[in-house]
Amino acid sequence: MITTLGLVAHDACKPVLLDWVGAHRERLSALTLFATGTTGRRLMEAYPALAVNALKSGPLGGDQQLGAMICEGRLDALVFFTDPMSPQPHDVDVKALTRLAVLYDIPLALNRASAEAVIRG
Ligand SMILES: O=C(CO)COP(=O)(O)O
Repeated sequence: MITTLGLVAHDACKPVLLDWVGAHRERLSALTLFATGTTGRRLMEAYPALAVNALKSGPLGGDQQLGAMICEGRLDALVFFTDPMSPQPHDVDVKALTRLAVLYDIPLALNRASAEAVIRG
């Protein structure tokens, strides 16, 4: 059962994540939400009623903070809309985060279609 969810999007994908969260905000409001810094701030601006715990910005360690939560069994699932078209300066952090999600076998949604499957599941 998913009670704690991580939300992350690269800049080009933030509009898609905002839209997805908006479409599911009632369901998501029942979960404890963690997000990397800029993603979290954008979500809270768009949906002030939604409680989002914003960590550091991804390139400044936020991805690693989420990875640590996964290792510690404190994150049940991760929605991470990665940008397949742009290189990321912190690509090693991105890879480390997705690797830990795979290693610890938590649901990992890298695009909207898979996020739909996670939220419906
Ligand atoms: O870069 C990110 C994930 O790798 C996202 O970080 P922000 O939410 O701070 O933009």
